[in-house]
Amino acid sequence: MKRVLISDKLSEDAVEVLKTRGIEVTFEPGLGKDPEKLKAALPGHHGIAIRSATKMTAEMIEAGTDLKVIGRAGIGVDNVDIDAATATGIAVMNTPFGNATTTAEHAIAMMLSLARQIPQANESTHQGKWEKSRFMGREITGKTLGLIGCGNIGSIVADRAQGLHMKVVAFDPFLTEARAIDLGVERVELDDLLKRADFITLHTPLTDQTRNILSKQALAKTKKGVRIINCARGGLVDEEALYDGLESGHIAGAALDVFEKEPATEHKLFGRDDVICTPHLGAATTEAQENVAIQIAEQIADYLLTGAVTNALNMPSVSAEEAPKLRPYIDLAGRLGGLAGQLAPGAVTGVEMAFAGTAASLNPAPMTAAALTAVLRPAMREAVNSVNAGQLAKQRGIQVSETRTETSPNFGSTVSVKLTTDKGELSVTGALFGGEPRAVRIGNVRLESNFAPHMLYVQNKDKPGFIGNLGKLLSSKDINIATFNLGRAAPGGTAYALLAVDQPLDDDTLKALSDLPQIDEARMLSF
Ligand SMILES: NC(=O)C1=CN([C@@H]2O[C@H](COP(=O)(O)OP(=O)(O)OC[C@H]3O[C@@H](n4cnc5c(N)ncnc54)[C@H](O)[C@@H]3O)[C@@H](O)[C@H]2O)C=CC1
Ligand SMILES: O=C(O)C(=O)COP(=O)(O)O
Repeated sequence: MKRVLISDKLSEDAVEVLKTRGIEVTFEPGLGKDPEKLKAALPGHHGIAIRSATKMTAEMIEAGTDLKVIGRAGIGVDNVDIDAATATGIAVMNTPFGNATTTAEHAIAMMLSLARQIPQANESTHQGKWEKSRFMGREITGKTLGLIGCGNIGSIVADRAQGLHMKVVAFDPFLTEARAIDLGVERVELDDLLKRADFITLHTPLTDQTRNILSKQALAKTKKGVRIINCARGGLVDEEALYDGLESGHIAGAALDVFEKEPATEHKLFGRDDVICTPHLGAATTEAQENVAIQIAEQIADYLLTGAVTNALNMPSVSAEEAPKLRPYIDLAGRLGGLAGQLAPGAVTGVEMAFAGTAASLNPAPMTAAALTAVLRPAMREAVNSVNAGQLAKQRGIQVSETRTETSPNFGSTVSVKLTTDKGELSVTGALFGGEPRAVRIGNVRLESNFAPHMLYVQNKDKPGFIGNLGKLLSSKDINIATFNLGRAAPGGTAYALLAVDQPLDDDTLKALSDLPQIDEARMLSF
């Protein structure tokens, strides 16, 4: 039975979804805040569902000895060491849309609160003061909003801001002119935005490129009286420089939902009249929390139970509809990769995948990943799997390519794996027979072989006496043959035999086989 740990405060809808799918759930919402307890709880769990409190560091990932998937019920994954997860073969998923509207609404609410000092006025009024003249605000109609980051959330903010009759300018290196026109925003460079914006709102992930994007120098270029809203990530704004800008009066106010260090219980900016703070509440609405909890639970369950992959940051997507169709082909590609990898004449420098017929109509990425995993396995053992195979191949300078042909001349569909090595090439082809994987070609030799845990591979000369001699030797060693498959390039030419045997042959038996007159090579393969 699969087990999933929920270590942050997720809606209980997630528990419901997982249990309905037959998954055992450990629901410990406070665990993410206690790394030692979390580390101890991880083993035995195949999935973990988190928000931002749980930090899936490399150390935590190593502790998750049974982990297959990390599911982030939300957007930002800066609390997950994706490289470490990938290297360990763990899929990392998020829910890129579930809380986007809610977070955009929070940014708009923060902007209006900032413009009209609503939190401060609320507090004063509750205290029985009637400070009508203290809270003079600013109108936002006609003002310029500068968006740094115009993805899912930024574009919703742009839409809402235009509804409030603001002019929106956006800086986002990945925003195309066509998309900007579609959104009704003006695409600008960062310096231009800094110069023109009355309000600046941040909506980028925290990366090496975006860290301190509002640095001391950037803040110095802003318009006097600018107001800054950060509902994305602490670390995007230099907090010291922001403090200085507020102190000098150059910056009129800031609304912060996120902080460089969270939870932020003490801060230089706290207690200031010109700063509004919320404790990372961007995604905190009932609607968004239900969305992200249900979505991540379904994604985790799909992945663990069917192999379907949705919204993964480190592996290709496979839809739930496609997963059952792909599964036998992934298996076939893996077997062929294993066959090719074990027969490779030298160090692999290239892997060419060819899909024909039905296989060509499917998503090739998971099949290629399965083949690569098997090709690399003899060298890397369990360190390689379909999550990290592509990355490991790249690191080793192995060129990977895919070709697709709609029709398959001899079978309904075939998958081929061709290896280029420093000592020559080798290609193997396979097909599904009644849903079962079969090798149908090794090099230019046609055969029809199943795959079994212990397979004897023999390269021989197509001469009479070979089968008799082979059978005699194996029976003398009490080795039972389960299946026997033969193929040859031409009468009298090179031939291959693939035999499923009930136990592996020892080195002496393999040597005795290799010494038989018709046999060029004999070795064990495993699948
Ligand atoms: N406060 C909260 O509770 C929440 C915060 N967030 C944060 O909001 C961020 C944005 O979320 P989405 O809009 O959904 O992500 P997204 O990926 O749809 O959009 C991010 C945008 O930033 C742009 N970008 C990347 N590097 C940039 C750079 N150097 N300069 C300018 N733009 C750059 C990208 O091109 C992209 O369009 C998340 O990464 C997360 O950190 C998300 C949800 C809730
Ligand atoms: O989705 C995101 O990126 C968020 O920042 C939301 O964080 P949270 O789930 O509220 O801890």
